[in-house]
Amino acid sequence: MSQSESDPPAIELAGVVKRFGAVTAVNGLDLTVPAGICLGLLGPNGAGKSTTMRMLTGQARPDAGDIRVLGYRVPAESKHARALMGVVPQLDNLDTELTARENLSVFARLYRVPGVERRVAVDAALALGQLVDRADTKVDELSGGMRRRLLIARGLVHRPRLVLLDEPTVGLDPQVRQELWGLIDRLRRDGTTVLMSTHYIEEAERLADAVAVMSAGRVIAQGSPADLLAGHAGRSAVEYNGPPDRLSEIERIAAAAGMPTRRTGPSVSVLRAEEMPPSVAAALGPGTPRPANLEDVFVTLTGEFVA
Ligand SMILES: Nc1ncnc2c1ncn2[C@@H]1O[C@H](COP(=O)(O)OP(=O)(O)OP(=O)(O)O)[C@@H](O)[C@H]1O
Repeated sequence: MSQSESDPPAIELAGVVKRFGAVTAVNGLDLTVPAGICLGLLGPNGAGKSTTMRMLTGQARPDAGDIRVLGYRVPAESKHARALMGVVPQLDNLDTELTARENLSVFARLYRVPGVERRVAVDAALALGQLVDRADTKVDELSGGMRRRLLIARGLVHRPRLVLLDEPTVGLDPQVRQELWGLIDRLRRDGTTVLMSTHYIEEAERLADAVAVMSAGRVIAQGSPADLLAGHAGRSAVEYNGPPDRLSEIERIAAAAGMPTRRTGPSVSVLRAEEMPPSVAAALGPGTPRPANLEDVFVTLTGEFVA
């Protein structure tokens, strides 16, 4: 279903708090997801992404704050919201005894797709998941990648306006990840609103129109990947390799010149290299220039490296 920028936001969270005993998993979260975009919720393990997803579906109740999903108050009206949203869990909970088609049919019925439309809806979901020729194969005979595509297709069988994807490609090999990226991209181009949690920076960079960086239970930066780069990392970086003493020296020279750096494995990257004065470049010596990336933003903001 196509949506426009004038539509009300698909998701609004204001001042949301969720505690588990002494742990505050979500700590005053403000987040708005406009209709029709793919928003990547990017954060390290434990940042509160899954807890946020669970509150949006009504599976977890906030201790404070307001949540609206597709205009409905959650959890009070989560039944209405759930009917219009698709949820793709991180863990595969497909029925392994049933075929791909049967799994989709069960969900189509659960989501009250009218009987006459069910066959068409299931066929469309099979096509979206590129599973048409596996429709009558039992789930336990499908490959890992096919199962993940089926899991996503199942969340889409009732043509939801909003899809929540919790770490959609975690633990998958690169080829399967590419296939799923294609699928998510098609959804986005169809105008479905997508909220996708991920700790893979590349995933957010490839798919998200906007990224919200989450750390310690709140959003610490939000914008398009280009805005986040401009605001937090600049356009380019220069990477310097060498033994630990050399790297420390690079950091010292950069710090004295007021230039941000970050460790990138066995190297140091000096950020905002486009602003580097020639005298500093000369003092630093030869390095390898590269474009700035979201990982630079992420590490600058959270101090944590994400694979
Ligand atoms: N049911 C629970 N009981 C107790 N603590 C919990 C529960 N669920 C989450 N937490 C804690 O809340 C914090 C946030 O967890 P959450 O799973 O939301 O983070 P995340 O960003 O999704 O991380 P991950 O990528 O590891 O799932 C963590 O410290 C976690 O241990």
